Amino acid sequence: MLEFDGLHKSYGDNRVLEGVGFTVAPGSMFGFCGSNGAGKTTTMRIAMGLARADAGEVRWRGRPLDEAMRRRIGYMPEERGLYPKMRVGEQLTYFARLHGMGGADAARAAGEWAARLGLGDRRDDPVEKLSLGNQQRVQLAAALVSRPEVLILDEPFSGLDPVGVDALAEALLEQCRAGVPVVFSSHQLDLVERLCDSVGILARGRMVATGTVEELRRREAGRVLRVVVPDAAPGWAAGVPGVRVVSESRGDTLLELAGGTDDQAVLAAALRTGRVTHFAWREATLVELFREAVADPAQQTAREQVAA
Ligand SMILES: Nc1ncnc2c1ncn2[C@@H]1O[C@H](COP(=O)(O)OP(=O)(O)OP(=O)(O)O)[C@@H](O)[C@H]1O
Repeated sequence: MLEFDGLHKSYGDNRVLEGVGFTVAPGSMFGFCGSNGAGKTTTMRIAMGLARADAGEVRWRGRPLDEAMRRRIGYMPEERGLYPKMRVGEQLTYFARLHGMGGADAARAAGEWAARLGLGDRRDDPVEKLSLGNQQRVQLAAALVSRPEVLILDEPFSGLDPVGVDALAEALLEQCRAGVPVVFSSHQLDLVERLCDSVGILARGRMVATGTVEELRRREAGRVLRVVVPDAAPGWAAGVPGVRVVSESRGDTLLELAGGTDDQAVLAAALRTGRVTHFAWREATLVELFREAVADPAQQTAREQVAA
C-alpha cells in the first residue's frame, strides 16, 4: 500500500493540510481532486521530500518514504522540471540514469517512451523548441522512463490534446495493470471518473470524501430523478411531499427526493399533469459530487435557512 497518513502542514497562519490521509493499493489508480489551493500539490511535494510535513508521514509497503525509495517513484511536479536546451532523447536518458538505470538500458527505455508518447520524431530537438503540450509529454516520459514502482503525478493531463490524453491514459492503465499504484491530481473530473478506481476530494485541509465514484454516489443524501412531462404547468412538482425541485425547464425537471420518499408517488403526481415521456433515476456526475463535497457546510446551512 501507498499510505498518506495524518499529514499536517501550515505555511505561517495558513493551515493547508489538517490531517490528510488516504491509501492507494498496488495496481490501482487514485484521482486526487480539490479546488485550487486545496493542498494537492503540497501533499505530493511532502511525499517527494520537497516540503516537510509538520506531522504525519507517507509510507510505501509499510515504511516511511526515504530518499532511496523516492528514487523509485516516478514523479511529475506541477512546476515541471525539464532542461530547456537538452535534447528530448538525451533528457529522458538522463532521467532514467538518475533513477539508477544503466546506460544502454536507459537509452533504450528513453527511445521507447518517446515513441509511446508520440515524440519519436522529436528526439533530437531541444525541449524548448517543443510546444507546451509536447513538453508536457516529455515530462511524463521522464516520470515513466525509469520503470517506477509508484507514480505520483501532479496534473499530468493538463494541456494535453485528446490524442495525448488517450496516450497517457493508456500508459497509466498499463502501469496499473503491472501493479504500480498511481496517484494523480486533476481538475478534469470526467477523466478521473473514467480512469480511477478510487477518488479523494480535498477541502478545507481534509479529505472530505474518499472511495470509488460509486461509493461517493451512494453516500449522497439526496437522489435525483429526471421527469419529463411536456404538458405540465410549471411548478407541478413543488407541492409533492419529500421532493425538492433542482431544476425545471419546459417540462423537463430534475427532482431530489428526500430519504423515504416513494418514487411511485412522484410518478403518480406526474401522471396527474398529463403525459410522462421520461421517468428515470439519474446518476450524479463526479462534478456534482465534487461540488457537494467541497461546499462549505456553514454557507450551505445559511443557504438552506434563507430558502426555508
Ligand atoms: N511554499 C509555500 N509557501 C507558502 N504558502 C504555500 C507554499 N506552497 C503552497 N502554499 C499555499 O498552500 C495552499 C495549497 O497550495 P497547493 O499548491 O498545495 O494547492 P493545490 O490543491 O495543488 O492547488 P491547484 O489546484 O491550484 O494547483 C495555498 O494556499 C498556497 O498558497
